[in-house]
Amino acid sequence: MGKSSKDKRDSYYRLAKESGYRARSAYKLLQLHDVFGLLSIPSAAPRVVDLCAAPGSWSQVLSRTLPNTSRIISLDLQPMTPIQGVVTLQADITHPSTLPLVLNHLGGEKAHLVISDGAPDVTGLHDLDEYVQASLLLAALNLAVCVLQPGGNFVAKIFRGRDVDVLFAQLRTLFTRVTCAKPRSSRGSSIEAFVVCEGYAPPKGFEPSLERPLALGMLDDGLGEGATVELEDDGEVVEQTEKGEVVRYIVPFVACGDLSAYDSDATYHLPEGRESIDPVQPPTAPPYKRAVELRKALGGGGK
Ligand SMILES: C[S@@+](CC[C@H](N)C(=O)[O-])C[C@H]1O[C@@H](n2cnc3c(N)ncnc32)[C@H](O)[C@@H]1O
Repeated sequence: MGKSSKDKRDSYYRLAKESGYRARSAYKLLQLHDVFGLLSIPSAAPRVVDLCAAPGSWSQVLSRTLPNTSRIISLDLQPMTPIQGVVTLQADITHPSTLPLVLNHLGGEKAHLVISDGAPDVTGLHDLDEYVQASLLLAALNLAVCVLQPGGNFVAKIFRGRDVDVLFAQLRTLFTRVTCAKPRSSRGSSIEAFVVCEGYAPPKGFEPSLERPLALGMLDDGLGEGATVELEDDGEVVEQTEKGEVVRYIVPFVACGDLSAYDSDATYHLPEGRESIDPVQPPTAPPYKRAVELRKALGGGGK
C-alpha cells in the first residue's frame, strides 16, 4: 500500500525511515516506554510477547532495547520479515490455537510484558471500527492473562469511545494500575490511544482460560454456588446471587461482544489538542466502583 503525501511529510515517518524502523509506530512504543519504563524489565532474560506485530517496528524496538538474552515472540496475521533475536509467527490472536503456540515458544515460562498494537482494517464507521478493535483487545487480553507472570505489564491499542469507562473497570480488576495514554506520535486526529496496564494481579482463585469469556468467568467464580449470571443482548449482565438478590450492571467488554449494540449514527471525538502523552486517570463512575467491589469480593484487594 503506497504512503500518502501526508505520511511522507510526517516527522515520525521520516525519523522511522532514517532509523531503519519499518513503521512510524516504533515511536509510539518508545514514547510509552519514556513515560512508563515498560522496557526496563528487571530480569536478566526478559520475556516479551508482541501481538499484532507486523510489519514489526515494535519488535525492532524490543530487539534493539532489550538484552540479547531476551526471548521476544512476535505474531501477526501477516507474514513478517525476520528480525534479529525475535521469533516471528504467523497467527491469529482470536484463534484458540494461538495460545498454545505462544506458550510453547515461551518454553514453559511466563512473560514479563505483552504488547498489542492490533488494528483491524478501518471501515470509517466509528461504531463498527470500535467494536472490531474492542474484540481484538479482548483477544489480546485473554492471551495476556494466560501468558503473563504476576506483576507483568500489558499494553494495548484502544479506540477511545463510549465504552472506555467499562474497559478501565475490567482492566482494573486484573492490574494494579491502569492508565490511558496517547503518545505524541499518535496522530491527534485519530481516536487511537493505549491502555498501559501495570502489575498483573489476578484475583485470588482466578484461573485464566480461553474456554470461558474473561469477564463472565470471573463473575462466575466470585458469586458462589447457586449464583447465575446472564448476558443480555445490550451487554447488560443480570446477576442473581445465591441469596436470590438480583443485580444488573454492564460488564466490561460484554458490550463489545454483541453487534446489537452497533449504532451507525454515533460519532466520537477526541478532545481538541490531544497531541502529547496525557495520562487519563481511571474514572470513578459506577462501573468502575462495581469492578473494585468485585475485585474485593474475589479477594484481590483494590483501592
Ligand atoms: C498497526 S499494525 C501493527 C504495527 C506494529 N506494531 C508495528 O510497529 O509494526 C496492526 C496489525 O494488527 C494485525 N492484526 C489485525 N488483526 C489481527 C489478528 N486477529 N491476529 C493477529 N494480528 C492481527 C494486522 O495484520 C496489522 O499488521
